[in-house]
Amino acid sequence: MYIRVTVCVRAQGTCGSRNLLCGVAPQRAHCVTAAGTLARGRLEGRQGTESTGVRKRGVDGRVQSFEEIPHTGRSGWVNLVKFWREDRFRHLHMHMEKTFNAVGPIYREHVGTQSSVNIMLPSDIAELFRSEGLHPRRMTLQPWATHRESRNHSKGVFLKSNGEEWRADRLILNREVMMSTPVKRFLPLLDEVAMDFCRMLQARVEKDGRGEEGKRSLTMDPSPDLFRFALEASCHVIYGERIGLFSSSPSLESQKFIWAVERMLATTPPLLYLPPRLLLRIGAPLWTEHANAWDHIFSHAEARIQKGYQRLSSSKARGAGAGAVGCQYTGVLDQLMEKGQLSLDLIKANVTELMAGGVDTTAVPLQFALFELGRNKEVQERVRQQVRASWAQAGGDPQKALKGAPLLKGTMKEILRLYPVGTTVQRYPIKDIVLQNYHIPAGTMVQACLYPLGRSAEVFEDPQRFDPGRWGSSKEEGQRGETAGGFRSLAFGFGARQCVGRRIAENEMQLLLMHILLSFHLSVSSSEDIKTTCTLILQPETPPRITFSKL
Ligand code: HEM
Repeated sequence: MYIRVTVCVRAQGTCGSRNLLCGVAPQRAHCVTAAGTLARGRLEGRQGTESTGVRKRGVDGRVQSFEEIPHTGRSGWVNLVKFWREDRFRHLHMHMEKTFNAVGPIYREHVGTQSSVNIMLPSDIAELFRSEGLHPRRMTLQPWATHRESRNHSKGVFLKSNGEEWRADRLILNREVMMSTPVKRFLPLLDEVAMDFCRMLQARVEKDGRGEEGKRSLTMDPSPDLFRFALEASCHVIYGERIGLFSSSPSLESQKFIWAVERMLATTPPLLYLPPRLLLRIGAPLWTEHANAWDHIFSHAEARIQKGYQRLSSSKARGAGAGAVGCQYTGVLDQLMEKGQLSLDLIKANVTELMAGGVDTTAVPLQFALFELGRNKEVQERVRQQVRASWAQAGGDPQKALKGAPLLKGTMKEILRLYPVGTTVQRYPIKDIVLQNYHIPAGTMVQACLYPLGRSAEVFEDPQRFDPGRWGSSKEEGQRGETAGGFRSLAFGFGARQCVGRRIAENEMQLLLMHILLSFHLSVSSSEDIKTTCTLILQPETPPRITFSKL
């Protein structure tokens, strides 16, 4: 997952032309009753929505104007104050869900300097992605890049390039992290880390757990260990390096890196809504903390790149490739450096992004997964049975094992449906489009809101049920029809700009779950829903405690 604040390409679209009819099909809006948090009267621009929840076409069947889209208040500044006063940043996902419930499947929101159109139905999201263009700037946090540099704060690399250049670079990167060949090569590295994690956990349960020897149970908050797992796995795949985080005294440097990513994520949301001038005044301490966190992330990557450089030089001197010592795969960084298709600055920027984007994003869904499997014992048993059979057949080959246990993939898809790490995917359409019969000018920021989408009864049957089988994950369990419609599983985004760490994340999370299910029975003391909070990524307000019982 990554934060992206991009500058849009404004293409001259012909207003509401080609797509006039796409998206005008009447959609059932969500209950438009007084039950929503937003009182009816407080929302403006709602012509076209009846109390029955069925959206009418505009007067005379015309496409309605942008201004007619329901919105949550005209003044961005008033909204910003409300957001702060009501602590809405931390509950943005629920605020979105409530707003959709109150006004139907599209609304506008203006908060501080940010303005967006929010949508949640797969048909609208499909239309949005059909009109996405390539973003002209590639690095994150653009609004602060200049500010950052002007304060001489940055050790980072902020690169600008046009859409085509960005696309070409991204395709080179994809070849090292998204295609099946590199995945096959880095999977054993992830598997090694997942197995070590389970050994560490087994030793801990044996030492600190209760019950008779060999059958002990331990109840704990696994979140710190999951963060270490994610960092250890990322370092192994990206730098080809084990950093020893499962030892009893992990290095201070690694702890600092985890801290830096956590602070970078936590300080981003409030900064997103402030203009640079205000940032300098009221946001200065926040900004300093944010910039320091980034600096630490950049330094971490810089140190690894130096090492990679030395490795490459010495293997060149020996006449060998750096990315593979003998047949051994030594990580994404070495591959990129050895192939030399990207400039060193681009390699730096990319590995920094991969490292920053690769820790919390996998550690947090794993917390939710352990919790959901713990409170859904039957599901847990079904997944375990499939995993056991597949593992027995795979003869130690992790790729085969995952292939034979599609419920693992279904489990993670289900987790990301209910708890999407990034609650929105944003696009700036490069031509005018029509969504829900409203005209959306090119260049508007449109957000696909994943949390309300994943929990919508219009989109998913019995959406509150945790059901990995709904994704058609096995011949026996699948085929329930929910795989038919697209644009429902969007946790990794979509298209050219989708999550570049997707294959690393999917495999890393599934492998860890696989080894945990082979070794432990999971349970939780309370099956009450977890309260969630949004600090750029969606996470539990309090990490759930899980009981690990040795099998
Ligand atoms: C469950 C885990 C993860 C989720 C749900 C997730 C989700 C996302 C999403 C939604 C995006 C934006 C995609 C779009 O706009 O279409 C994204 C981008 C990105 N993610 Fe992930 N991510 C995850 C794990 C990772 C990992 C493990 C890494 C690195 C190893 C990573 C690195 C990135 C980077 C670098 C981008 C920016 C890509 C670009 O704009 O070119 N993510 N991710």
